Amino acid sequence: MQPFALLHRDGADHVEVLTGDVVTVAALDDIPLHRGRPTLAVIPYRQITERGFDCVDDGAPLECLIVRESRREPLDAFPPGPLSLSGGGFDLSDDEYGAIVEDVLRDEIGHGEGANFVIHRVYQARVEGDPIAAARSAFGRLLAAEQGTYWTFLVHTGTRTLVGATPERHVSVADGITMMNPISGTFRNGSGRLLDFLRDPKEVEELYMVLDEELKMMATVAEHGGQVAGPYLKQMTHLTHTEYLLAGRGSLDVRDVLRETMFAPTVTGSPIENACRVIARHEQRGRRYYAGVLALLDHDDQGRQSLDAPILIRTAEISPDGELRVPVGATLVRHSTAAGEVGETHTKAAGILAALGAVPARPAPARTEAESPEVQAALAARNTDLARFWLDSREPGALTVPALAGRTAVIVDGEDTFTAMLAHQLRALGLTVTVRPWTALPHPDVAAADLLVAGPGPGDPGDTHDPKMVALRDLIGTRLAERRPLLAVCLGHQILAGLLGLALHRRDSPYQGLAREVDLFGTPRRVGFYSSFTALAAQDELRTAHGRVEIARDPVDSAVHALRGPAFAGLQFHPESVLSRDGVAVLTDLLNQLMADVISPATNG
Ligand SMILES: C=C(O[C@@H]1C=C(C(=O)O)C=C[C@H]1O)C(=O)O
Ligand SMILES: NC(=O)CC[C@H](N)C(=O)O
Repeated sequence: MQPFALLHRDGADHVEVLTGDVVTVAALDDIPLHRGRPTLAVIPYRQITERGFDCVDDGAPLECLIVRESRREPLDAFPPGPLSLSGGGFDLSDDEYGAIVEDVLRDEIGHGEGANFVIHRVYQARVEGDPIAAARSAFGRLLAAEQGTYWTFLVHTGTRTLVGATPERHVSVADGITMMNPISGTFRNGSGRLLDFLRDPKEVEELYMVLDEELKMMATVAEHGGQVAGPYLKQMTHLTHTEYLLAGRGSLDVRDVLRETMFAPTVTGSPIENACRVIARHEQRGRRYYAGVLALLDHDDQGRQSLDAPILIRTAEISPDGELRVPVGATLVRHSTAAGEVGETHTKAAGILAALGAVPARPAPARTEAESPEVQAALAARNTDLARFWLDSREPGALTVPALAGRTAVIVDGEDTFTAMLAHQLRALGLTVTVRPWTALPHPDVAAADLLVAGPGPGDPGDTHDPKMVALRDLIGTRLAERRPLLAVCLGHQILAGLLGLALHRRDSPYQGLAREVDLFGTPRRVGFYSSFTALAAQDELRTAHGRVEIARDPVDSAVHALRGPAFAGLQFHPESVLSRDGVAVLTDLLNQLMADVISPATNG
């Protein structure tokens, strides 16, 4: 069978039928992109190794359909067809999957390895008869039955066939605007009140966490980072999700946009690099196309590149000999339970499995509740305490702090691209900012910078064998000794606190993806935490070899939320997080104090 693709994109009244030639390439950079010939790339999860991230390599190829002909067909040209499956079941039983959930909660989230992780399992069955005919039948069924999809599609590359109905845009580029679409929170239609789901802290926090992680990606691919719109409901036939939309201006090659955003936190976790290790550690098998993307690369009328890339979830892969796989996962967060996440995988698989005839179909959702004023108010309330920095647009220079203008800052990345968001904030305050990975240490830029920022990152700050902790301790220790301006955030702050003689403690209940108001040296501030460890202090003040240190600590458990000394400050929370309503105010105050006496080598000649 010749390669072809059937695409029904969000809101269209037709199906695009693409035919052409398939080439297999090794890397995203090799994806062909000729004017007048769009390319549909089928990008497997293993491409994440292009970012240097871990994965269990299953060798799934990156195939590209170079489109020779494209035509439109009406929706009714694809009626639901007959389909027969046999021998269906999950590769991991509910108990096995539940055990992995518990391991990840205890050993990873509980130990500071990250905030959220997606673990998958695979529904496997056999299709009777011709696999492509079966895929066409499934496509027609999905087209008829599934609502709220971003793409409903069938791609046949000459060997493998993928058919699915995915709710989620990974990334798109059109008219110079890059967009991402974090979707998280899952409600099984008919399983209770939508309003209760919208107010459930686990579901609320889960969406914020993926919002933060996609803002990190937008901070890398868009000139001024991403601006947040939403939240909205994503109503599908069997379930309802919540989502945000992120948009920003960018001019990168679309293949670079794809590489920098591999892959969405909604299907991996955060921080992303460590999430890939956690996934490899606990899944112990490849993901093939699950969590990868389809990517339609093209040019617009003015010759600018365009990209439309949905995430490969809610998708069946059918092999030439009729083996069918439907991978599905759930986002594990600190409030997760094994039973809850097992249930969520069944709910998510239901749309595609019902279309395949493997589970009973459900009636469409009742729209009335979704449109009620209470539901709309519950959604709007989600933004009340978020950082306006990421929600509003503003004039250039609106936030500039005179004491910072023209000064330089180097942010050392401890393997969490929250640093890219921090860089945008510090630039907005007037600093000239460079970000360096911890692996580049020691680096001459660091010593020269007016301000050094030691960034966040996964791991145990007290680990004396971890090369990253050793390098960060050395970096921070040197800066302290030089008595030059230093801001330390989260992991950086923990290491700073350790060097100042404070004890480090692993929390019984992690503070991963948690927003709260804290007293910061006499001012109440609402800020977001992503930590499992914390420093502890018995007093509000400390005399150290590096001078007098003031401590903002919790009245209940003595956790150190922040500290400041003569030329340094440490923040346990993330001022750059969308959860930190007062993040920019905190940075403005602290940096004003820290930098007030600095004479910049740049301005001083
Ligand atoms: C991981 C999947 O879906 C993602 C995870 C969601 C969640 O955990 O709530 C919701 C939508 C998707 O972004 C999947 O379908 O396999
Ligand atoms: N975000 C961070 O820097 C986290 C620091 C540390 N890994 C913790 O979990 O406490």
